[in-house]
Order: sequence, then C-alpha cells, then structure tokens
Amino acid sequence: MNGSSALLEIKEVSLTFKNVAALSRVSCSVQKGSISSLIGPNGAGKTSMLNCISGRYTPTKGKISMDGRELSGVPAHKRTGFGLARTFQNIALFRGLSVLDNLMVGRHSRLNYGLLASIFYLGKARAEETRHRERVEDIIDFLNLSPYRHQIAGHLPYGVQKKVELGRALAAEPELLLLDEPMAGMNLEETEDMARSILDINEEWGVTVFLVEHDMGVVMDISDHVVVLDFGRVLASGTPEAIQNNPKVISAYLGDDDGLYKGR
Ligand SMILES: Nc1ncnc2c1ncn2[C@@H]1O[C@H](COP(=O)(O)OP(=O)(O)OP(=O)(O)O)[C@@H](O)[C@H]1O
Repeated sequence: MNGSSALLEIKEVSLTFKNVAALSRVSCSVQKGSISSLIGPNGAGKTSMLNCISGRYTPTKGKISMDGRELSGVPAHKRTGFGLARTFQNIALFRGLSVLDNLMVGRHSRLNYGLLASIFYLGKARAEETRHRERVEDIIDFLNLSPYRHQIAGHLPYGVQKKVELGRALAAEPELLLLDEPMAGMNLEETEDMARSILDINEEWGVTVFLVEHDMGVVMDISDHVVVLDFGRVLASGTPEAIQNNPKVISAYLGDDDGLYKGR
C-alpha cells in the first residue's frame, strides 16, 4: 500500500427501500493503492454499498466521490470513465462468447469504434482491435487464462468463470476495482488462486481494490483496511488485526451462521 490519500470517499450515505434502511449514514474511505474490504453479517448492506458506488443504486442521501470527483448523477455505464470497474456476486458473463471476446467487451469503454464493430472486426475497427487485443492477451497471461482463450465462457468451470469476470473488469484498466464476493462458491485451491490474483493486481498493476467477502481468512490475509457494516451502519473500521480483536465486531458475528473465524 502506498501513500495515504483517499481514492474513494463515502460520506454519510443512506439508502432506503420502502421501509428498509439498507444503509444509514455510512462514511468510509478507500486509500489509493490499498486492498480494502467491506464485511458484515448477511443483510448488513454490503452489496447495497457496492451498488451505490457502481451506480446501480442511487443513495437516498450522502455523497460518493472518486479521486475528488463526485459520482452523484453519473450513470453506471459512465463510471468506467472515472476509473471504476466491478464484478458481481452472481457471475455476469456473456455465456455464449469466448473468454477472449468477454474480455474485449470489458474493453469497450476504451474502444473508439464500438462494441459490435470490435467483436465482428469491421473496417477501421480491425487496427484498433489489434491494439486492444494485445492488452487483453496481457490480462489473459497474467490471470493464467491462456488454455481457455477460445473456449465459450458458459462452458468453463465455475472458478475459471470467476477469473474471466475479473479479467473482464481489469480490461477496462480501472483505478478502483470493486469485487462482490470474489471467492463465493470456490474450493480451497480456487480461493487461494483468486486471492493471489487480487494481490498481484494490486501489487504489480497498482490497482486499488475494494471487496465484499465472507471468507474471513482471505479478508484478514490480503486486506490493508477493513470496514465492518452491521444493520446498514459502520460498526468498526481499521486494520485486520484491530478488527479481529474488536469486541463489537466479534459480538456482531456471533449471531451469524458464518462466524467471524470461518477458517480456511
Ligand atoms: N433492491 C432491493 N429492494 C428492497 N430491499 C433491498 C434491495 N436490495 C437490498 N435490500 C435490503 O437491504 C438490506 C441490505 O441488503 P444487502 O444485499 O446490501 O446486504 P449484504 O450485506 O450484501 O447481504 P449478503 O451478505 O447476504 O449478500 C437487506 O435488508 C435487503 O433485504
């Protein structure tokens, strides 16, 4: 982790659905260059927070800014232009496209000739496609996806699909990568592989990472900073060590089936 400036700043964000307060005056920040995690029991508001950051949901109150620029009013599809990319809790790939084409789709915010032209190699798009393809190939190598390059995404094992989704988010060259439960449903080997990839993306590519994750072993291993939500409020934030020893956090998790120390 380098420096101490906030890349993402969340100020007093509230989000209400009819009678449910999913988030209540949440304030926290993600430091540039860090791996930060958002944890909390089921229903605490973690995905709602990611959705507010990525623009899927509009906060009822409060402000979110990225590198000092406020995101309010910026539609989700334009937030890649602010350096944001995300993955989803349930994999959201183009299941009928190859791994390569899924990553090219992730690059569409950087293509001048448009998504369809890039996929179908039309006219001038071909030269541009070659340039972007090189970048995509770098990502494929980096994530060890080479054996799957031309395979149809929907036919791949679950853990590989999760990595393809990570690759697609990376293809947009984000400054901040939002990951919603990257380890969910993975076996131990896949989990360790994904954790290694996240560390490498952060260390070698300098991408700041903000992740929601239930696997506490991974969270405590790879995070510089942890924010704990409970009933839509910030219960605590600090280093993994401080969080693990915080009595309020321990007691919030004791009532949760997952427990704080799920172990790996
Ligand atoms: N679209 C929605 N409409 C109505 N209520 C919602 C919606 N999205 C979330 N909620 C409610 O907001 C609260 C927070 O949900 P959220 O999914 O953000 O929690 P979470 O911490 O991500 O949970 P989990 O760990 O189970 O994924 C819950 O009470 C949930 O039912």
